[in-house]
Amino acid sequence: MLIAVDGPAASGKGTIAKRLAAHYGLSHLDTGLLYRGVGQQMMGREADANFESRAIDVAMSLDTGNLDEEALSTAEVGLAASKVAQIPEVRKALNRLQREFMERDGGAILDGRDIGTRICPQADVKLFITANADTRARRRTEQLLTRGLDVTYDGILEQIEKRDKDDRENPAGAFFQAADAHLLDTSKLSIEAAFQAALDIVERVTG
Ligand SMILES: Nc1ncnc2c1ncn2[C@@H]1O[C@H](COP(=O)(O)OP(=O)(O)OP(=O)(O)O)[C@@H](O)[C@H]1O
Ligand SMILES: Nc1ccn([C@@H]2O[C@H](COP(=O)(O)O)[C@@H](O)[C@H]2O)c(=O)n1
Repeated sequence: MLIAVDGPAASGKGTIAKRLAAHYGLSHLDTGLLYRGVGQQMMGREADANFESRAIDVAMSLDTGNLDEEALSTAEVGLAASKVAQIPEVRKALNRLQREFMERDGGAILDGRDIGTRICPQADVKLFITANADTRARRRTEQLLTRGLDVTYDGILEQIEKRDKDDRENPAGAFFQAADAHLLDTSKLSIEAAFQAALDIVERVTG
């Protein structure tokens, strides 16, 4: 079974994708981590004349077995990821990695921005997870504070809104909900309720 999970920053798509993967025994790829991996290596190089070609080289040689989820989870790395995500050749290199992952075990769950539309249009089930910006900023702030990072709600909200805008206007291809994706707004749902709602959709579609 192939499941595509898309949605904006901190909407809860990764949490749902991980839970669904555990439930169905499927492998899971957080595709945002790939962009974060490239973005992190390009931080501080924004003024370089060869920024794009260097980012492409980083994407083409990215070691996916060595991505440190915790180190990559900061808001600054998120912004750096959105920047490199605008380079078509970076997307091409990372798309190849995502397709290889998807085809490896014959079934998988991928979460990101363009899974249901471009990476895995043939998915058996497509979910589009959303939540309002205030809820997303509150959740992300709490998540990062728990990890001991020095963040504020206002700073995180600003970064989430900037990332939403950059992603919406991405010149390498705007992100949108696939026409056949099932929309799930988690703003008023607990993690457990959101997972159950996602599971119900998957069961209904595949059952
Ligand atoms: N329904 C929910 N209720 C409360 N907290 C939630 C809910 N869903 C997710 N969270 C929490 O919100 C934070 C962000 O969730 P998650 O990492 O799943 O989002 P995401 O969409 O994958 O984010 P990103 O793509 O930016 O990495 C986490 O701390 C997670 O535990
Ligand atoms: N399929 C994807 C996934 C992510 N991006 C870009 O990476 C940024 C970080 O993603 P998170 O899911 O970890 O928040 C995101 O803002 C996108 O710019 C992408 O382009 N395609």
